[in-house]
Amino acid sequence: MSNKAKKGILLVQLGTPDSPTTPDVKKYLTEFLMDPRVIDIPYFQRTLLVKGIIARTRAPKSAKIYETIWDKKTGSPLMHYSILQRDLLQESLGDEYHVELAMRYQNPSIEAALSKMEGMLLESIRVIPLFPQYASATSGSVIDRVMELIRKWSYLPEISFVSNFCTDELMAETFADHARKYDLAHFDHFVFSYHGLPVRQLGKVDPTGQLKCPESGCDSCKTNVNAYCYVSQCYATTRTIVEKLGLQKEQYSLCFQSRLGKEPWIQPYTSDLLHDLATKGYKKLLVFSPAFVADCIETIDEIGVEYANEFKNLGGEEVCLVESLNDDPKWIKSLKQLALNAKN
Ligand SMILES: C=CC1=C(C)c2cc3[nH]c(cc4nc(cc5[nH]c(cc1n2)c(C)c5CCC(=O)O)C(CCC(=O)O)=C4C)c(C)c3C=C
Ligand SMILES: [Fe+2]
Ligand SMILES: [Fe+2]
Repeated sequence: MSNKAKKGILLVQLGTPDSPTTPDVKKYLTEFLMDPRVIDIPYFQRTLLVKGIIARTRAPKSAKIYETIWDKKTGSPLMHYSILQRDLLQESLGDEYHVELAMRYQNPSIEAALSKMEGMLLESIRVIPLFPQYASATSGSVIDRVMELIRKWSYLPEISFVSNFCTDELMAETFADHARKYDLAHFDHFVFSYHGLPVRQLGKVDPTGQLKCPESGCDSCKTNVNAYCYVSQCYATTRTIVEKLGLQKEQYSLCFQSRLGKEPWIQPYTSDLLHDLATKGYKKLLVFSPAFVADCIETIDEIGVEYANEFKNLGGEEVCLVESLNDDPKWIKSLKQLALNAKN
């Protein structure tokens, strides 16, 4: 056995309830939505909103949906694919590395994963938040939590963080490969539906206050002003994928799903875009969901069931969902490059 210290890789996904029951979903939603980076309003107002309204009203509804996507053997799809990603990455990196998986909310917690890693006297730790595009509510929150815990360690290994991988070539190729499993000529439009965010959170990532999204060129290029803008990174991911598929500008649209609450979120909303496309007579849509690296409630149910039904009720015929990256070997290769900090 080698005495050499291993290098640590910490994969962090968002999190999922422990079970599809109302109490577990409520626990998950409360921890998630009480994060000040997710609902960025003062503590007292956030507590009223989350504990008083959202957790109580949303938990039973969400639990019913989780029940429909929960696999009897493997449980939550997000957890299932995250575990596979961890195991396949470990296999690919070999013995010199130790790969841990944590969830930002619920289990396995970042605290438990880091406590295991602390005992291993690792040479270095590289943290990979599993979100292709940076948002303070996701990657920002993961990095924040890891720093909060690690700063208490007596010894501090070399630590690095992946901020985003929105233009990663292998990631984009994997989405393109999954789209090609369908006959692309069958569809009359291609939709790129990203998880939404409250508009208020966009400008906050530029401390100079220059970022006015989307006027700062966020839909066409990445600049030093919009480098951390979630919208700009969503457009960058879309450009990387459509280039691989040879799609022209008029063949595809970008939109944002999952709005929660009453304040304005990033537009266009997926629901509005689907109305628009149906009104214009489009019938068959292929939908990508590249804010996620694994299928989850937001892809399987929100796109695959909710939006698909909505589009059909408006006169559309078909909504097909491009499978997420899941356990595709090309995506694992991309994860390996992120772990090794190697560009493709
Ligand atoms: C204020 C609310 C929310 C913000 C901001 C938000 C940002 C955000 N979330 C993801 C990724 C995922 N979100 C998931 C589920 C989910 N998200 C919210 C709310 C906000 N997300 C809720 C209430 C839920 C729970 C589901 C529900 O009740 O409908 C998931 C899936 C979890 C699963 O178990 O399958 C992911 C993944 C991103 C990338 C993002 C900002 C860019
Ligand atoms: Fe979310
Ligand atoms: Fe922007």
